Amino acid sequence: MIDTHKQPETAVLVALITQKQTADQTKEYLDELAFLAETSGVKTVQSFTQKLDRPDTRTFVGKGKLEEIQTYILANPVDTIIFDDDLTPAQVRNLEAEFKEIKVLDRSLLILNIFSMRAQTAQARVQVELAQYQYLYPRLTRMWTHLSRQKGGAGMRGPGEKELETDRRIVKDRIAFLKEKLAKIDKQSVTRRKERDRLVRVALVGYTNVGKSTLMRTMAKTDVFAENKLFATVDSTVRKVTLGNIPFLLTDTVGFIRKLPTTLIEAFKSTLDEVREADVLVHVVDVSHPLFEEQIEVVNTTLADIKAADKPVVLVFNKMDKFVPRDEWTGGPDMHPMDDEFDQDATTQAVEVPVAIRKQTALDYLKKTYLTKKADHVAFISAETGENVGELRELLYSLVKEKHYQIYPNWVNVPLSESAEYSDEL
Ligand SMILES: Nc1nc2c(ncn2[C@@H]2O[C@H](COP(=O)(O)OP(=O)(O)OP(=O)(O)O)[C@@H](O)[C@H]2O)c(=O)[nH]1
Ligand SMILES: [Mg+2]
Repeated sequence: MIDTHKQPETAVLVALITQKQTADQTKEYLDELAFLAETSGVKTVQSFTQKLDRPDTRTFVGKGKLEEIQTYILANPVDTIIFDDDLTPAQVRNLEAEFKEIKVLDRSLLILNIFSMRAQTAQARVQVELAQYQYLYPRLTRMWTHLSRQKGGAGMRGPGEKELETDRRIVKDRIAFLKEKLAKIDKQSVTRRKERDRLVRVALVGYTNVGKSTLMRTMAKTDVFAENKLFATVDSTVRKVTLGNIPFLLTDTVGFIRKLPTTLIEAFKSTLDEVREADVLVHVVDVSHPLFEEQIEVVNTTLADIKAADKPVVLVFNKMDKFVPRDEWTGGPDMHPMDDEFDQDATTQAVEVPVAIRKQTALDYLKKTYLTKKADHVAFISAETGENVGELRELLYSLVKEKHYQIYPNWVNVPLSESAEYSDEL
């Protein structure tokens, strides 16, 4: 009988609590890992954590925890076990032996899978495939069969030494082939970029799911794919936008994430060239995310990794419609300029500070903090509702205008307010 109501794939997640990674952080990371799993169509049914200073070299977690997971898996329908950190080849081998019928994945492989689902252009597809093979090459065990094949039936063992040798050779050839193909595509995109070299270039960067594509859509009045999933955008999209009468190029690009596989960064080098070659970076932040500060750090580190850290940055705090000021930004819940007077009246109750004042205090605090932390400009917007997007547009206009005049000193300016705004697909 054919089962037409196939249950969604299920997974258990495993992460460590270490000295550098507190229990709270681990919880957030697991939420992110569950979101990654969901994005690739896998439902999380249980999470396991263990306090360890570093992963167990054999099986990532210790023996006791492994038994606990095993017990759960035997009692519940579980297809996949996903580890929050990269597994070494030895750990993959041991875990596959331990969990036999269960797929063993790690965060990087999950991210690679999502990228491969999302890649649209030939270039992105080749880049992802190359990254997948490079990641799997040293881990050529059963893990790599998940890449293209459905798992086999009961009693399946890892490939024998001889098959492994053959597989290695096949993968190595494939890597060489993909590298060559990518070099050819890269050459074409360099030529394409050169052709549009004479316009100012602005790139949207930021953590995944912060609203880059939504902002692109609002700014460029164009239809760019955005949704509440991780890595909705894998290919970069370039639009020619005209503000006032100054045309410039706006690029929406792939989001960053904590622990992005290095092979992926390498493979996406040419996509990331859009960022590297930009004149101005618009770093979009989801200010409603509990870990947005850490996300800013992850993005800054990745920008430094790809050698794009030395550009003027507009830090855009997005999703202001969901902004909730934290006490640490406002000086506490009961800080109030009128407190003294209330004390004189012998009233000791905490005084509610109006939300609008708390919000403003929080924004002033964030602005001051981040302007001293190397952002050149700070803006607070909601890309979805359009709140303050006009101001951001004006800010960008003044930045772009300055650069544009360096290229075209004789350009005739038309004030922003007197001109139509439009964008072209390239
Ligand atoms: N509430 C609220 N949601 C927003 C805002 N901007 C974007 N979103 C939502 O956030 C989700 C992610 O938006 P995207 O524009 O796809 O984010 P992205 O940064 O392009 O994401 P990736 O391409 O996955 O890296 C979508 O569900 C948007 O509707 C905003 O200002 N407010
Ligand atoms: Mg996007």
